[in-house]
Amino acid sequence: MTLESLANGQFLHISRFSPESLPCGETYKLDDGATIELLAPGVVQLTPAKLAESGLKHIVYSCGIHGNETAPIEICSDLLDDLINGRIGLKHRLLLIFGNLPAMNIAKRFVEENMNRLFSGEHANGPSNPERERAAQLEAFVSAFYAKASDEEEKIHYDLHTAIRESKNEKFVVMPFLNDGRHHSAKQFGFLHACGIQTYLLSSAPTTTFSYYSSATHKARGFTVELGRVKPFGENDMTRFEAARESLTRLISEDDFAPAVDVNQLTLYKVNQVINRQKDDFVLHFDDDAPNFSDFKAGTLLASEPGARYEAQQDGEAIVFPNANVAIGQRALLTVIPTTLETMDV
Ligand SMILES: O=C(O)CCC(=O)N[C@@H](CCC(=O)O)C(=O)O
Ligand SMILES: [Zn+2]
Repeated sequence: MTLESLANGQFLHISRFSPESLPCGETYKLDDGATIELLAPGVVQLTPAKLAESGLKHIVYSCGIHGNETAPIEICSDLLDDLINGRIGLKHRLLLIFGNLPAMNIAKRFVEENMNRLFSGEHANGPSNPERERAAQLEAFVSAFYAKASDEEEKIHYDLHTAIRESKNEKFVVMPFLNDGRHHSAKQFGFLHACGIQTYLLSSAPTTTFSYYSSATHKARGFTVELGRVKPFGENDMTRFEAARESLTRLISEDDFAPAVDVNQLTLYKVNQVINRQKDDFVLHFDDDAPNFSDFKAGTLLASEPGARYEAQQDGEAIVFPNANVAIGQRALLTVIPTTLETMDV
């Protein structure tokens, strides 16, 4: 298989529809001398020929961890085309992941199980299925990728998603809980703001998401990046993703793309409640079409199930990712409240 035959969306197409025909393990050279290695269906690793003078970054872009979140998949596939066709050069190491290929093929969030609840080893805590196997495989690729970074070099992971429902803040970031002495990074706020993102949600506890895995296990700057709304392939208004596309491109192709932002100008929330569905009869008590970040008065009943009532605890407490149909034991709703940051790392 030639490099050209992987361009113009073909790497993703072959990965989705005839993964067995991919020459996994094969390495190709790009025009600027960079190499691209096919690690597995939907996973490529790119290594620059000439390393950035300001310091090599080790960057993971993942998309399609949920199969129906297509805009990030289209952005990443176009980015790969730009690299293969020589429209952009590469200055940093890049691991590019198209996550749940079978779920993309049925236009669903997942086939058997939500892959974004299976990281940090959670994939091993239950009977095997394709999503558990893929989560384990992706962890192994990320581990091997970051193993080549020295202590001073930046490790970054943007796990790109789109949200199921409308949102009062169209683009937002879930920032994993930091329990290792690190603070949130001013440089990362600058980059994410350049992606067009105004709203940031600071997690209050560990999770089993992909971005938390990279952050907690590898001390990467890892984030779940919500860029817009779920739509079928081909139906995204790509003009709404232009800032993200441009920033993701510049980060890998410039020596040190480091836009700044005044964090006081951003909208910051912290997670106040993580409400997990415990029973079959779990009910949300607001409109089905209430957008993310709709806020409520203290005492408002937000959700209930036999034996439990979940209320807003503060005026202005807002809902994010409500979904009554998640598997028992999984997160059905987050509530968030406004916050500020006292301390930041560079
Ligand atoms: O819109 C929704 O309900 C879900 C969108 C989505 O997939 N969000 C991620 C967030 C992960 C995190 O909390 O870091 C997810 O639920 O997996
Ligand atoms: Zn998602």
